[in-house]
Formats: sequence, structure tokens, C-alpha cells
Amino acid sequence: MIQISNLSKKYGETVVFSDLNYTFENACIYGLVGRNGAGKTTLLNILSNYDKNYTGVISIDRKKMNKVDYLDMPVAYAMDQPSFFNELTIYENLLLIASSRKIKKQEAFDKIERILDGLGLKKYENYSPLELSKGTMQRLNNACAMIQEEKITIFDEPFSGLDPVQMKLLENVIVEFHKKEKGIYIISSHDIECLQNVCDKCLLLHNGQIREINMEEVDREEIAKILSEGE
Ligand SMILES: Nc1ncnc2c1ncn2[C@@H]1O[C@H](COP(=O)(O)OP(=O)(O)OP(=O)(O)O)[C@@H](O)[C@H]1O
Repeated sequence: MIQISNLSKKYGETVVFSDLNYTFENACIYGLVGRNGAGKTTLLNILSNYDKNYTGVISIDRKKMNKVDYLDMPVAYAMDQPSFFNELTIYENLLLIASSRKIKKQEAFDKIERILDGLGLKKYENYSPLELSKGTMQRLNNACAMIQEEKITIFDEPFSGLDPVQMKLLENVIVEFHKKEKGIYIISSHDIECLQNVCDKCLLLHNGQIREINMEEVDREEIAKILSEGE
């Protein structure tokens, strides 16, 4: 469970959140939507402890996040600006992340195979990240987060740059992995259809507040209308 209490965040004079409260429950896939500049990346950076410059309290399983040692943070984060070890192969990048998360060797090998197969990355396993196309880099970025088997996995626009076939593969892998791990997945995206295919709940970030909508009740036109308010 992730509990956000009275979160406020500003960049200079720009207020992104003011007294935001929300609780993410376990075993749930959340889709996060909002118009450009609504604060999705800012929120994800805070939830992953990447951005500590805020007021309020974020707790994970009732433990204050700022009291958790960095290496013990149970969060995997596929950021919107991925970075890899370019001197290592794709396979080695995944193996290194798995070993940093203390996943046993054989388990890591098995899981890497499943991820590479699931995301259609197998043929790139011996490539350097520098040799990948933008969309394939995005797929590797998603793979790097999924290999970590953390309680919380956060994806910032994981479908961006993917062709329809790759989008479907990613949807399938997200559902398959989540079924096994039952953690919290938070996926920010502008693609409501992809979110509807994988998420249990849709969170609409608007005017610094979160509004929760059941995924089956998501009305795309209604969301578009809310998002265009104040434009
Ligand atoms: N490093 C920064 N310095 C100053 N302002 C920032 C910074 N990062 C984000 N902002 C501002 O904070 C607000 C929220 O930005 P954020 O990137 O979180 O939005 P977003 O919902 O992820 O947008 P998008 O859909 O375009 O990716 C915007 O007004 C943005 O201009």
C-alpha cells in the first residue's frame, strides 16, 4: 500500500500539488492519465523517491518513504528518460539489474528469458543499447523495470514509441507478470485504450488532485472534456 498524505510540490512559483491525498492499494494496476503538464511525471518521480523535494508524507506499507534506505526501496521505475549501461549487452543489462536486486542466478536467467520472449526482445539480447531503435529502447526500459520484481512497479509512458504489435505484447506481459506478483503497478499514459486493456483503476490527475474512476466506467469523451477544461 502506498499512502500519500498532504503532498505539496512546487517548482519555483509553479504549484503542481497542494495537499494531495491518495492511497494505492496492493494487487492493483493503476492507469494515470492527465493532460500535458498535469504533474504525472512529477508524481511518479516522488513515488519512486527520485524527487525528494516536496512536503507531506509518502508511506509504503505504513513506513515513511524518507526513512527507507535507498537500496531497500521496494520500487522499480521505468522513467521516461531511460539510461542503460551502453558497454553491456541487453542481456547483461538485465542480469546486472537482477543481481543488484539480489534475485538468485537461475531465477534471474529464467525471468530474463520470459521477459525477452514476452516483449519480443530475444533477438536483441547481444546488442548494445546504443544499437537499438527508439521504440526498442523503450521496450528495454520496460524490461529493466519488470525484471526487478518489486512490490511497486512504476511506468512513465511505457507505450510511447511502440507499434501496435509491441503495445499488445507489453499489455500481455504486464497482465501476466502482475497476476504472478500481485503488487502495485502504476502506469502513466495518454493511451486510454491500452490502459483499459490492463488497468483495474483509472486515476485522473487534474488541477493537482486525483480523481479515481473504475476502468470499465471510463468514458473517453468525458475524460477528454475534463482534460480540456481551462485550456
Ligand atoms: N524540473 C522542472 N523545473 C520546473 N518546472 C517543472 C520541472 N519539471 C516539471 N515542471 C513543471 O511541472 C508541471 C508538471 O510537469 P510534469 O512533467 O510532471 O507533467 P506531466 O503530466 O508528466 O506532463 P506530460 O504529459 O507532458 O509528460 C508542468 O507545469 C511543468 O512545466
